[in-house]
Amino acid sequence: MEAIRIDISKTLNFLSQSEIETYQSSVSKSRQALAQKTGAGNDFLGWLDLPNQIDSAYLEEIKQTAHHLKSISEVVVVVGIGGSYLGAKAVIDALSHHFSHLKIGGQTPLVLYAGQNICADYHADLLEIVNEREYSVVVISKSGTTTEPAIAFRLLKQNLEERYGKEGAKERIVAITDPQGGALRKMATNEGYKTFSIPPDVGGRYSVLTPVGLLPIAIAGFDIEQLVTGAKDMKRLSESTPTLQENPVSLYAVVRNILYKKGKKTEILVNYHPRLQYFAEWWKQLYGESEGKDGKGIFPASVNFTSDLHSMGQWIQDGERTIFETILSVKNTKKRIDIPYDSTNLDKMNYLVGKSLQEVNKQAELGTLLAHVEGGVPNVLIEIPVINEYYIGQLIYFFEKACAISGYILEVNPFDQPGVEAYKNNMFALLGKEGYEKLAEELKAKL
Ligand SMILES: O=P(O)(O)OC[C@H]1O[C@H](O)[C@H](O)[C@@H](O)[C@@H]1O
Repeated sequence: MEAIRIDISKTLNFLSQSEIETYQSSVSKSRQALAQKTGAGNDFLGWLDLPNQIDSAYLEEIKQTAHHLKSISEVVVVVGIGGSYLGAKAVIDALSHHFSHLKIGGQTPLVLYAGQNICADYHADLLEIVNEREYSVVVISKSGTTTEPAIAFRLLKQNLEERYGKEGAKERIVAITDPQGGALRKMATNEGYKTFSIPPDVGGRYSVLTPVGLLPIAIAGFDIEQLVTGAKDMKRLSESTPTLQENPVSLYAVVRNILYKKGKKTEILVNYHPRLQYFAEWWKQLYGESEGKDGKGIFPASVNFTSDLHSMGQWIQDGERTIFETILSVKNTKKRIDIPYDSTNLDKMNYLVGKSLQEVNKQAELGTLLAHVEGGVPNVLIEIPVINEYYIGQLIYFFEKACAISGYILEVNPFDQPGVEAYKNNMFALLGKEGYEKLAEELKAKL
């Protein structure tokens, strides 16, 4: 089976092969620290072996649960935030029909999301929609104490119980959380919900290959076995090629660190396919929370081309030269559509007749790449043969492993996120949570 490929040739105006070579020992050390679990955050390395640990019996249990929810639901609401929803949404969006919500007679339930914001209108609209349909809820929280999903789940749980009764609601709720701790585990045990556990040594942003991602993806009708196989193959590839230049994972980690040191402080993940928009959101959490600390870290951004070429294109071409781009370059689309002939040719598009849309999109990609490199923006290319479960699985493991290596090169702990607590503490204090009285006073004095 083919593998996703990295092409760094369009960064070589900005860095040299010999510079890359100087990172060989740092990469070897990082890889060793990961393999031997001796580096910072070594109690959060469970994701490294996940693809090999997931056996078919476990996948079967997930599929059975998915089947049950599918059989009783037109809509399944996935409640979660951050790593407890982005992986599922990234994969489901990447694989779904673009207009699945309007498909008539679809076999699989529509997956919707809640608890990823605290917007009243969003949740009121969601309740309105689910009340017109048969629905179920998958509530996901590693800690089991995160405010946003807890509020959304409270709303949905009450709604389900009013509608289906306590017993009926129980059949429609699955909880995915810590095996022992946290409020959600306690509630699930008390209420008798079906549960799956998130391994304690797998952090939220690395958890897409646990039930956190796998259950919603299976509910949406996708092949979770292929997803895991793709990850497994990328794991093997990343481990079997120690030479930096031949190892796509290490090479990506190194190139982005070199560019960062040369003042390229923002990395923009580029796609030319709307189905990849949320893949970039998943990637942003992965890299943002892993590297943005101790006053360091590349700022992970994303754009959707060609749409954003008509808005952000100007900045990227001519703005401050502190950026580099990483393109998710898709070789083939699943479907083909050709540009039709028009006898009037008023739009002057007849020169494209017979060309496929993918060919046009590809030339847009190439033209943009050349223009941006010319404009002083290094471009890393990550080529994906086609968007399917298998290659998305490869891509997930590729970015996870590269992120860990990159974080170690940067000398940060890529597995914690202490900075996220600051807003939470302020929010709790402002909302009057017990124990936050002193902070509340301090904050109010500043307002
Ligand atoms: O799964 P949970 O414990 O609810 O956490 C959900 C998310 O929120 C936190 O604040 C963290 O910053 C994220 O890393 C995490 O993925």
